[in-house]
Amino acid sequence: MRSPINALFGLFSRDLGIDLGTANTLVHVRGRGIVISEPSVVAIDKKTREVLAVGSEAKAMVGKTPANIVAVRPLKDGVIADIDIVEKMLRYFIERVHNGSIYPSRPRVVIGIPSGVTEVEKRAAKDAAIAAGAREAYTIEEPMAAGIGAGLPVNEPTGSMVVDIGGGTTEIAVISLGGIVINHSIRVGGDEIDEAIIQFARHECNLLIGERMAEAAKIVAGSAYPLEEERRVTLRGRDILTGLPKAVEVSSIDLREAIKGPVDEIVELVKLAVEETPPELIADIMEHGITLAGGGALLLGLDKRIAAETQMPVRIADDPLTCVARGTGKVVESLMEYQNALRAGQQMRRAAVTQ
Ligand SMILES: Nc1ncnc2c1ncn2[C@@H]1O[C@H](COP(=O)(O)OP(=O)(O)OP(=O)(O)O)[C@@H](O)[C@H]1O
Repeated sequence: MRSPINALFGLFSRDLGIDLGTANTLVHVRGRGIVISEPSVVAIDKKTREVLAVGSEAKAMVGKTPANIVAVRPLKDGVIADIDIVEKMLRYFIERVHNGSIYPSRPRVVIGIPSGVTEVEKRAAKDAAIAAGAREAYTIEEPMAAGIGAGLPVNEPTGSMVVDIGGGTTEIAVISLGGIVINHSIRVGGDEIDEAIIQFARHECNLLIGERMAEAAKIVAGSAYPLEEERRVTLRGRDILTGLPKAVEVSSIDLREAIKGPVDEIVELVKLAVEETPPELIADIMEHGITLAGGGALLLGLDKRIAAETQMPVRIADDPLTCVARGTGKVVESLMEYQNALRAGQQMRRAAVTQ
């Protein structure tokens, strides 16, 4: 039973859903939608551990700060690397959402976290949210939140498959009756694809390019399957031999070959999850299709490639970059409805995390 005080808080509190991603943190506020989307970066003073900046401001400080200031990504490769900094980051975002509010609100918070995170880290994330001002805090695994955000019937006795391709990780889950039945996670995502383009430029074009150039080229002309009209993109950087600025035009065919390694790993993991899925659930997935979420879902032709290799229909979720955040927002609005999902489906899980 909720106490009258809690019920009163509930009337005024702006409950939050938070996607605590490796690359970006998004905050969804009840009734308002996504109000914060910032890089998961915190700039701290090395000596005092004081937080100097969070999000875009902290990211902009990378490489331009005095020696005593460091910019930290508190989540790395889908795990919490520094819980103390995560707490500080959460506190900053929660306070920012409530800044200027006329009500003394202590929100309920649902946090989407990578499924590779241990029980201890989950507990730590919840404690961090409470310490940061939350009244109640829950964690939910990212692929489950992505499924809810994509509008899949996660609570029904029907199989749904979600492939969430983020910056640092790819997570695959088969969901039924509010629980995760099959779960795989690898530390391969958009960042690895960017790195493959950097290596291609270095070895095939004698060109040094930065991460941002590689990501931009991936978005314009990276692909996982032959395109109806192949594209061209100019890579700009520094000539390895002369040290001078240089531009090289490459085709989407070149880039497809360049990123084959990480893309193949993602596709193989999807195939493995399909092979492990019980036949009755596979029949449902054949009917409704595999759903792709996360920024990596936007890689051109990835849907076609997965469809060709698994012989299953594949669809890209609407606005895949915000799927997890919107899912956490839905959960915090209906905690009772998603109680199975919040229990993270531990009991129902058959396959362990791959890495
Ligand atoms: N149009 C696009 N085509 C290909 N990749 C894209 C596109 N848009 C964004 N991305 C990639 O999506 C990735 C970020 O996705 P997302 O924000 O879902 O990750 P995250 O949730 O922060 O990471 P993780 O799930 O690993 O914690 C980046 O690698 C980015 O380059």
